[in-house]
Amino acid sequence: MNQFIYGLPKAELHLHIEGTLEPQMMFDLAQRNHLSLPFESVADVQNSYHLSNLQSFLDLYYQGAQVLCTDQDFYDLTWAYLQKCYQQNVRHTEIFFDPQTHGDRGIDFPVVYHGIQSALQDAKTYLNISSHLILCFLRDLSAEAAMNTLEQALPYQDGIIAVGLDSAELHNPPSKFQQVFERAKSEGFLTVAHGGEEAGADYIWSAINLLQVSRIDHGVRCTEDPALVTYLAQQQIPLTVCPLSNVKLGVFPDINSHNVKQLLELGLCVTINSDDPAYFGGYINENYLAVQEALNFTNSQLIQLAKNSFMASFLSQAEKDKYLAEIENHEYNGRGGFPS
Ligand SMILES: Nc1ncnc2[nH]cnc12
Ligand SMILES: [Zn+2]
Repeated sequence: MNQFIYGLPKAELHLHIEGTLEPQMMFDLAQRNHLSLPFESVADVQNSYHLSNLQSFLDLYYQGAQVLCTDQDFYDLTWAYLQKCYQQNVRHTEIFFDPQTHGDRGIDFPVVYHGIQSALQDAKTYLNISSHLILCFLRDLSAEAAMNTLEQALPYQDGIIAVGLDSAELHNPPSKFQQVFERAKSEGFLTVAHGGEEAGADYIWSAINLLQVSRIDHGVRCTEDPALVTYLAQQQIPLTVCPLSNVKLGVFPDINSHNVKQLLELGLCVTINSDDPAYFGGYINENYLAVQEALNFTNSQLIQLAKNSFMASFLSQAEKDKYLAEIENHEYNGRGGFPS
C-alpha cells in the first residue's frame, strides 16, 4: 500500500451506500431476515459479478439491496463502510442513498433514513468522520415517483443536504426531473446529478442548465465537447470521478485509457471516488492507487486531488480550511499515517 496515498486526508463525494454491500454481509442479512438468495456461497456471489455495462451492474445492485430490511440493517451497512473510511483516512464523506429501491418493496423512508443517519452520527462521535447525506432519485422511474419521494423526505430535511439523480442514464435525461429539482431547490436542498457516464456531454450540459447542479457525478464524457470542458474548468464545477467503476462498466476499456489525469491537467476540479466499492473491486484508496500506478500522478497531483475533494464538498468554508490545513501538513511530512 502506498503510504502517501494511505495517509492523505481525503473526502469521498460519490458513494452509494447500497453499493457497499459486501457479499458476506449480503449473506448475513439474508439469514437474519429469513430471505433466500440465489447463491450458494460468498464465492458464488463474487462469481456472478459479470459486469459489462451500467445496466448489468444495476440488476445485481438492486437484487443485492433486497436483503436490507430493518433500520439495524441500514445501520450495519453504513457502519461497515465508515470503518473502511477510518482505515483509509477518509475524513469526510457525502453518501448517496436510494429510498425508492427500498420503498418499492415496503421498507419505509424513516427506516432507511434512521438506520443510515445513526451510523453517520456515531462516526462523528467515535471515528471523527464528518458526513452529509444525499437522496438520489432513480431516473428510470417517473418524475411523479421522484416528487413523491421528495415529499417523504421533507420532515428529515435537517439530515439531508442535497438531492441527486442515479440509475439508468440513457433515455432518462435531466429534463425529465426539472420540476422535481426546482421544488427541491425551493425547499432548500442542494443538487447534484450523475451525468456523462453512459450518456454524453449533452446530459452534462442539461444537468448544469436545467437542474442547477453543484457538481456532476462521473462527467468523464465531457471531453466529447471542448466547449463543455472549457466551461467546467472556468466555473470549477467539480466532477466526482470513479475510475474502477468506469473500467468495470466499460466507460473506458482499461485503467490506462482513463482520462482523469488529462482532466486534472486541463484544470478541472476532479475528485477520486469509489461509487459502489463492493461491486467494483475497491474503496477510495484502491481507486487512487489504480490511477497512480497506471497514470503516474506526481505527489503534488495527488495532493491536488485530495484538496479538490474537500473544496468540492458541501462542508462550510471553515471546515474546508481545517481539512486543507491537514493536507498541507501531510504534504510537509511527506509520509502517511493513521488518523489520530
Ligand atoms: N455508477 C452508477 N451510475 C448510476 N446509478 C448508480 N447507482 C449506483 N451506482 C450507480
Ligand atoms: Zn454513482
